Amino acid sequence: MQDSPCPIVVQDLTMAYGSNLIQRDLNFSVPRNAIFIIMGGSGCGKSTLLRHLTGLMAPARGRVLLDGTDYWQAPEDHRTAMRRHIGVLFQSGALLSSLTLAQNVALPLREHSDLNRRQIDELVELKLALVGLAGYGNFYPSQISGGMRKRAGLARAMALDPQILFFDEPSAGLDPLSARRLDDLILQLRESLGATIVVVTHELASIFAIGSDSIFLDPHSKTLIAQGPPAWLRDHSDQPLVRAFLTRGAASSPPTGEF
Ligand SMILES: Nc1ncnc2c1ncn2[C@@H]1O[C@H](COP(=O)(O)OP(=O)(O)OP(=O)(O)O)[C@@H](O)[C@H]1O
Repeated sequence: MQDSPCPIVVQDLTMAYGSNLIQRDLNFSVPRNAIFIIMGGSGCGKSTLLRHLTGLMAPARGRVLLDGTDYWQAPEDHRTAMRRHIGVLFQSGALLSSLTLAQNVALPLREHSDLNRRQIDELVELKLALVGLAGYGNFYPSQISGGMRKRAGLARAMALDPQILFFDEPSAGLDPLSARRLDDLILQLRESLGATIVVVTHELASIFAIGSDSIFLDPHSKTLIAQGPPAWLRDHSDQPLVRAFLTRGAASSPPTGEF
């Protein structure tokens, strides 16, 4: 799983819910160790794309290659193995409220590893420490702040040491300071784990703070209209909509309703 320079390659991907076309003909690669941002206005299909990249939804057309293997053409046992190399932090954080943080983080280890109880406990402690939650293992999700819940969700997403981490709107619902801390944590994890990270977000501060590469999905033409480092796109994209998005409308004003 460590060989290809781009752990995710998307080729001619068309996404649809039944006859409802969401995006078509997407082509892009996510370089190893990138923090890759998926951008675009509301409803353009960012979360839907994330579902395709994480094996939750099959393409209407085209391919998603994970470390060179066409995910949807692979046999089921191979797909299961591929999914173990992926960690996902959903928008809601998706912690189980009836379990403590430690039990939440232990879940994937119980389900997908042969580790014994003591080994799992040790790993859980390590993962919680990695996200700044050492000592909070016995707390329930309702007893901690929103930012801490996100970090606990992140510890769970990292439980199986994934090589690729996906985040859906990580800073949604966080105050600016907690959002900034989460950005710092994402940067730190990229360094310490050598992971490749894919983030759906429209928080401009986050996009510029952490994004090394990005794509922009257009809801009108229903395809990808820009790709590159976010700051470069802000300053050089030939797409007014992309420059406007990345400058909160200061660079040029797209027609009303574009977003
Ligand atoms: N399960 C589903 N069944 C049918 N249509 C869906 C489903 N999920 C999303 N859609 C539709 O697909 C389109 C894209 O949705 P998606 O959530 O991927 O967009 P998004 O860019 O992530 O939006 P936002 O920024 O508002 O979260 C929307 O029009 C949405 O209504």
